[in-house]
Amino acid sequence: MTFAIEARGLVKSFPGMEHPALDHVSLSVPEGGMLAITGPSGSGKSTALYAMAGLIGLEAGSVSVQGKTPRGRADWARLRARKIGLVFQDDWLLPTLSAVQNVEMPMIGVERSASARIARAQAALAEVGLSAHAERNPAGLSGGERQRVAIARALANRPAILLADEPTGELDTANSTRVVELLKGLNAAGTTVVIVTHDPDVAAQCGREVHIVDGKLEEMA
Ligand SMILES: Nc1ncnc2c1ncn2[C@@H]1O[C@H](COP(=O)(O)OP(=O)(O)OP(=O)(O)O)[C@@H](O)[C@H]1O
Repeated sequence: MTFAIEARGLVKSFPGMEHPALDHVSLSVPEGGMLAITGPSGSGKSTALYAMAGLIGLEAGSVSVQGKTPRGRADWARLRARKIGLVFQDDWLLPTLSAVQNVEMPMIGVERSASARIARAQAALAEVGLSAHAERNPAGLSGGERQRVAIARALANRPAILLADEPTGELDTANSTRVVELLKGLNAAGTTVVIVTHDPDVAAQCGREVHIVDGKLEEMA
């Protein structure tokens, strides 16, 4: 079976920590799965997610994406651009660009035609229900709207896999529900989704939950 993501024996330490941030973490996410990673603050959830996106160096272990194991930064960067969408707790939108320009950003270098980029950015904004706000700058959007623009940006290159780090962490209940519904809809349409979350209600809506404590991973029933 080919997994969307297969992490094997991941070990990562940071200076000054009593135990590794990731302590032999192995985790396979099937194509089309929806997984929540939960655990206490500082337990290693974000580190696990970043490792799955090839964003951090590891002391041991390996990560395969759709059966391929990228080697080195350039290999990972190419793979991320085409296969992986990333959403962070803070939206990291560029403040001087409009919503549609922000969504266009990851396509630069992937899609040569500017008109094709804009058309796809508009389509991604439509997918998150924000067509009407395409020309607004982030300062003119609510927190929930900004996070939906960040999700549209993550969808820009039509990734097979969406990795989201506390995507609802800064949102009120109504906006959190809307973002989770959006992620569930993307998953229902075939995207593999991995969400790091503190919120048990968000985790309960994912097909599967794993828990990390002190860098060690356990499967939840
Ligand atoms: N770049 C870094 N330099 C030093 N220590 C780090 C770094 N990144 C993470 N850590 C440490 O590694 C541990 C795991 O961090 P991580 O961000 O993965 O936890 P988390 O479970 O996502 O926490 P939270 O829920 O608070 O976001 C923490 O003790 C954190 O302080």
